[in-house]
Amino acid sequence: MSIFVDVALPAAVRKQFTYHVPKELMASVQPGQRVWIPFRNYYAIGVIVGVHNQTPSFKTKPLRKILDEDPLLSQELLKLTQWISRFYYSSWGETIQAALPAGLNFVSRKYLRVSESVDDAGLSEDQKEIIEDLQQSETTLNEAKKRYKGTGLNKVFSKLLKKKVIEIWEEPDLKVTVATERQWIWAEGRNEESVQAFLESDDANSELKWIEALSYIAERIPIRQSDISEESVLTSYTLKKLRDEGWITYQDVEKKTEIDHLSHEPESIKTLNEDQEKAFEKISESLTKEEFANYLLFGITGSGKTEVYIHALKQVVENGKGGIVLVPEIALTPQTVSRFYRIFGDQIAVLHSRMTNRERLQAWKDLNSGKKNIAIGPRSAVFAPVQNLGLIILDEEHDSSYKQMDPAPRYHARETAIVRARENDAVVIMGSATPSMQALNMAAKGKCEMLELKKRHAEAKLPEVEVLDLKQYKGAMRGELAVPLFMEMEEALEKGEQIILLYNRRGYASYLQCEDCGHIPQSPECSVSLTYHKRKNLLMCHYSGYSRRADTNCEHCGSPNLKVQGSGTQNIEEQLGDLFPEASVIRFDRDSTSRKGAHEQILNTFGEGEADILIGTQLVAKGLDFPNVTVVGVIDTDTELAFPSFQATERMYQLLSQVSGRSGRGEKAGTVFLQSRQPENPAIQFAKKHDHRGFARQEMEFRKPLYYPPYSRLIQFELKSTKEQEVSQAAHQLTSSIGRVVPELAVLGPSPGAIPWMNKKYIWEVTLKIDPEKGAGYIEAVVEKIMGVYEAETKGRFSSVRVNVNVDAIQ
Ligand SMILES: Nc1ncnc2c1ncn2[C@@H]1O[C@H](COP(=O)(O)OP(=O)(O)OP(=O)(O)O)[C@@H](O)[C@H]1O
Ligand SMILES: [Zn+2]
Repeated sequence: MSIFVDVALPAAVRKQFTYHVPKELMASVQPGQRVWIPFRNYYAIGVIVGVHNQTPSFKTKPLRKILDEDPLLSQELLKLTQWISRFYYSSWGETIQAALPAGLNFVSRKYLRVSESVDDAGLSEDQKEIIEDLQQSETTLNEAKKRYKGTGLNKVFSKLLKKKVIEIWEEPDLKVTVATERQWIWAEGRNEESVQAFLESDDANSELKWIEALSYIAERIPIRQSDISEESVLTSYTLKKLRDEGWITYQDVEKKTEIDHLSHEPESIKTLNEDQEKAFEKISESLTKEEFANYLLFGITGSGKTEVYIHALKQVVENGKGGIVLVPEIALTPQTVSRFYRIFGDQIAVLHSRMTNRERLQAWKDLNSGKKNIAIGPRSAVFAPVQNLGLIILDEEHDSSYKQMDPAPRYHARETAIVRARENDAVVIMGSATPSMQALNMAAKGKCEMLELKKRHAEAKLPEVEVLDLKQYKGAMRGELAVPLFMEMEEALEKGEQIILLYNRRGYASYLQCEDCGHIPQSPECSVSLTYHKRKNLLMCHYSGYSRRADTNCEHCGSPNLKVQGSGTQNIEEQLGDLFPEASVIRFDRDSTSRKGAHEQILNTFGEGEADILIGTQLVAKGLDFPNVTVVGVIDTDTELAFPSFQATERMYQLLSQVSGRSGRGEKAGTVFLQSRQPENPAIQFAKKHDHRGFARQEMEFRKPLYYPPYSRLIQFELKSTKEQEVSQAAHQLTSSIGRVVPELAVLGPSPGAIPWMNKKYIWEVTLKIDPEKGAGYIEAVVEKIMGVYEAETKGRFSSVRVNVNVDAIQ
């Protein structure tokens, strides 16, 4: 009997390829293993997604090699990635690729080997040297190129390649190494006493740097390279000298991870207060039953949701199971991690984008092997290979970073978490102070159970929120700060309290606003504001495709004072320096945190009270817990409103609630100032009253008649091309294809993208509204049919146009 395997490749093709298994490999094939297969004229790496004995109708090739002894992907994760590939209309292979850490991905390397038929006799000395080099150790093409570059051997090397004396051989890259660093230790026969004796002898000239270094290192040895501070006498020069003099040497040791220096005090777990206990008991019941359950933990900012998560996780690990904690990427600060680390210590593996591939791979392996059983990370941690999964927590469930936009798979971590939990009889906790419309809708329909925390812990109260109408303070500004905010800041600084300022500038959402009445031009066809395009001086709506020349006068009050909004946090930081010369200000945004460890440093500085004012983009809004912060100011509330989507108000409302929530978390009462030119805006008014329910009610009433999510699900087709004409024609064609396949469904567009020209490509969009109750099978079938009809009708006419499908592009 023959055995066949279906293999998924990390490419955009939504199809698997079948190979037969040679006899000698039959006993070892398993789904989830990576394999090396002949593909087109070459070889490729893929993952086995199925093993069977149904002979296909075509002639199969044999698979060449199995790359993993044990499957990399469990059945459970294979199934999950398959579901994603159907629901989000991606290829299974690219979904698997997204689920694996980069180090275990589909990478191959080009190695060199010397041809077997090489004849020593005809070779020059140089040629022989290179060949000996290559025979001695395994060398990749890149390594060799680097080695010979700029040397006399470079030409010789190229010639050998050309003559095929040296052959290039591609192999899958399976090298998996742990990150190491140097640890300095005594050289053979040396120790502290011998150093003492030497230092006291006449040979030791204490003026010399390296002698000073010797006495310094003697007290610290063994010492890791990463523990040597930059100011110390241990420089690369002195270390080398000490080595040359035979005092010290080094060994390679496994690098410490970022979290190794956090403190671990499991007994410091907090006793839950009454409300928390109530919520926890519910969750605990489901955990005990080991049945799927989905909870929406709706708790105001500072109510202690994190404590509830910790207790739930504790129960899970005590029962020998594992858990995943998902947090928005920007909330994955050392502060968040350390709260979990304190209780769970080494059981935790952290996964985040600032890690190197190696670090991520290490974390992945620790989870896969069961050495660690809790994963904390952003969106992609939903794929963490946690063994025996019992709980998935989604903190800040409403956060938009849970949706992957580009590239495929364009999955949403919330939906994925729910599917994964269901498969594992695990529990989901979605936590938020400002639950999404999706989550509230789930609760309304009984698809999840809502648990509420309505009070802050102990005596802490929600802060007073004051809305400052910038139109009224025109003559009473200190820089960008209206006088009341400025005065409150002065007072707080005097009392030694701290301040957080938010200035959220979204790069591309530039917009026009009237300085006199606050009006922002709106699209006449959709309920979104118009984006200002500077290059063409146009106002555009990316939903309907509507556009017009930018106004010169306010269409509302006629004022000529229209301002293009958008300046940066850096300007404001400088301004603050002038306004509060005594205060120390630090900036927290993507620029200031790009360096590794910068995140941690900034927050530590602020947490330890070494800075008084923290100014930043939305990075400052999420998850930070500093009890000494009593003033929070939002410098320009209106930036969010201009975001070109019906979700703009929701986003703004969430951001305002989140950032307001940073104030008054400790014993001292807090205040919040929202500066706006539209103080009457309902989102601002609801935020002022901390009234999420009121806000949600209004938002739902607005969405329902328009058949927007959660009353529908939006499938967005994004068309891209370098050719402007083609892409717009293709978009119209696709719209009519959709009309033919599902004439009963509503379609938005076609229209140019929110950013109509990006990376030198023109973008158009067509959006389909489907019934939100429909599942993966329906979505896959409908989209497949639409794409089929589109392709048949266009017959390759728009070959430059690429169509991306984005399910749940907007929620
Ligand atoms: N039961 C408790 N005992 C002692 N302290 C608590 C308790 N619950 C919460 N706290 C403290 O109250 C503060 C706020 O709690 P936490 O950060 O968990 O709230 P949260 O709901 O996650 O907040 P946010 O949504 O605003 O980020 C923290 O400093 C926390 O340590
Ligand atoms: Zn106006």
